[in-house]
Amino acid sequence: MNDREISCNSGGQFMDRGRMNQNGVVQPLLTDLYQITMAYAYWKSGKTDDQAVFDLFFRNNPFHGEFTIFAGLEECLKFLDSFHYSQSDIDYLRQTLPEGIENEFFEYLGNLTAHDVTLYAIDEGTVAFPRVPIIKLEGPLIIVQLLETTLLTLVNYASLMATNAARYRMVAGKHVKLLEFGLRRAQGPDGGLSASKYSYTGGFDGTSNVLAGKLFNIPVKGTHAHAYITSFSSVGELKTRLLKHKQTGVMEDLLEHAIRHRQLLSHVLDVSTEESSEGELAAMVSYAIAFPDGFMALVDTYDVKRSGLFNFSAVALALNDLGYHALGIRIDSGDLAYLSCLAREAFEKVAERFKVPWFNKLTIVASNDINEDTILSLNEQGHKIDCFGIGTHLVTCQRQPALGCVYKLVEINGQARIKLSQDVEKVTMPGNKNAYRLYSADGHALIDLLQKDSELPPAVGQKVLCRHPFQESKRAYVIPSHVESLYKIYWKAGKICQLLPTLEQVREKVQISLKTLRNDHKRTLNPTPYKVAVSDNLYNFIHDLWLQNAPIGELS
Ligand SMILES: Nc1ncnc2c1ncn2[C@@H]1O[C@H](COP(=O)(O)OP(=O)(O)OP(=O)(O)O)[C@@H](O)[C@H]1O
Ligand SMILES: O=P(O)(O)OC[C@H]1O[C@H](OP(=O)(O)OP(=O)(O)O)[C@H](O)[C@@H]1O
Ligand SMILES: O=C(O)c1cccnc1
Ligand SMILES: [Mg+2]
Repeated sequence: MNDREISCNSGGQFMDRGRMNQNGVVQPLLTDLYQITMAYAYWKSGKTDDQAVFDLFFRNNPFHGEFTIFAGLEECLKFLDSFHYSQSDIDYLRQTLPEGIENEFFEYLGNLTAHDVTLYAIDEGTVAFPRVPIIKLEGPLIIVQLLETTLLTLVNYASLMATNAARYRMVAGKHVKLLEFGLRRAQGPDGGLSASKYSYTGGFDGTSNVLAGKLFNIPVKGTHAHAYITSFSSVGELKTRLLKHKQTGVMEDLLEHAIRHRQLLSHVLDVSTEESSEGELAAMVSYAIAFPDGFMALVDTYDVKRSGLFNFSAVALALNDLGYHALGIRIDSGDLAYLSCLAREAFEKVAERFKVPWFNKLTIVASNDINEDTILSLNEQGHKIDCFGIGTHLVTCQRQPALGCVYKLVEINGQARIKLSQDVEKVTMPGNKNAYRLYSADGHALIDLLQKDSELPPAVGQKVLCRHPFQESKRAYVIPSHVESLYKIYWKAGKICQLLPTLEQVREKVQISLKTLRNDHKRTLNPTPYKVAVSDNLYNFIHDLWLQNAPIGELS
């Protein structure tokens, strides 16, 4: 089952608004008022049939990085598919827009769909770069303008989140598991759901967010909270101590086994039974009885060395007596490098002393305000963590809370449009363009090239002049070994034109696409910028248009 097959669910937030299911919050009124007031003014001024081209792109990569993962496309397509103002939307607009708006405009809005729009996009999950439009829309000016804010909100956070997650994955390495624990800290419920979805896209292995698991078919995982441990203060509180032996089926007293192991472990781990917490022991025994095949315990409630590891090992050995293998521990405070090494050492000692080799392989989960830098630092120090649980800094994108995707008109009725700015970075790339990625013989992406849509695509083995869009002296000849045309038509004549990948396939695409990037573009400190260029033809076109549009000042 994937998210497209899920129908209505809790709270009615995700509703079937059309042929495809989408978060019910995503609807035509989820926009800025100015889109609708502009639509009226366009309509009044007879621009209803003007044909526009808009580019959706960002100007800077997030997190001081040199790449961005494009995500959110499927949601944009669902939005186009279901775009329609309901009667209550129209009634609301009638009350809300300034007085004097002609009735025919509301009739026009009531019949408006996105069926005349064509949407081109880069594949979801692909690495993308500044100024190369990730989505390009063609169609009647009014409708394409009306889509701006909603498309931006669907792409900006999704891409930021997928990029953040991909960066965590890069620093953690491919063998460490990464779990998203951020729902409690996310920017509201919808932010939490998007965070879970797009952190999975970016390379996380699962989420603690149960609704995200249901909606997006993401693996849901988790341990338990400190409250579970602190809810017990003595073994006397245990209402049951019995657990069925996995093989024999005979009921045995798990607490008794654990207490016996505590005595034996005392020498091995150099901890006295008196100094360890009895309440913690009781909590772990009861948790093990509830989940004998999935026993994973939080060990830092009182003291990792003097209590948590000791009690965990006793309960895990007790479970072993009854034929079960515990899974591992979670550490949620203190020096995670030191404590994870200490835990691994303790497990190795127990494995040897009690002849339980699987103890060497127990999973060590670490959490507590982890970010990219913490993981890098832990890697430098050396640690034995198998899995990071990451919440706050992942979902809030601590290092950069927004991706600055923008949506700019680049052509109207076949005439290119340019937005000038004192800040060269902000000058838009005019006209309807195509984008190509040129690869070297070793399979690495060399440069992204924008051309006018009337130009022939670059050809393999043929020299192409690639120019910096604004700095005249910066140019290079590139002989590509492979040329990738970046845009596909995803939406045309009211239909989705591509077979949409599953979330799993988009997640795989992220890793495949990242592999095409040279390591120096991906390193965390001072990465090399990836080159984005324009053809000679487009360069001259931009600069001619710039001169035509820039007013000539007068000095007096
Ligand atoms: N070895 C390490 N190297 C670098 N950073 C670490 C290391 N171990 C833990 N950290 C980070 O240091 C910070 C410690 O934060 P803080 O001082 O609030 O936690 P704590 O005191 O261990 O926890 P608590 O207050 O819940 O007992 C966390 O962000 C954690 O991820
Ligand atoms: O630290 P994060 O990356 O956000 O990961 C999620 C955190 O949420 C939980 O506890 P919570 O923070 O609610 O309480 P605690 O810090 O006091 O354990 C968990 O124990 C983690 O610490
Ligand atoms: O399952 C966990 O361990 C978990 C879930 C959410 C937040 N912190 C931890
Ligand atoms: Mg915390």
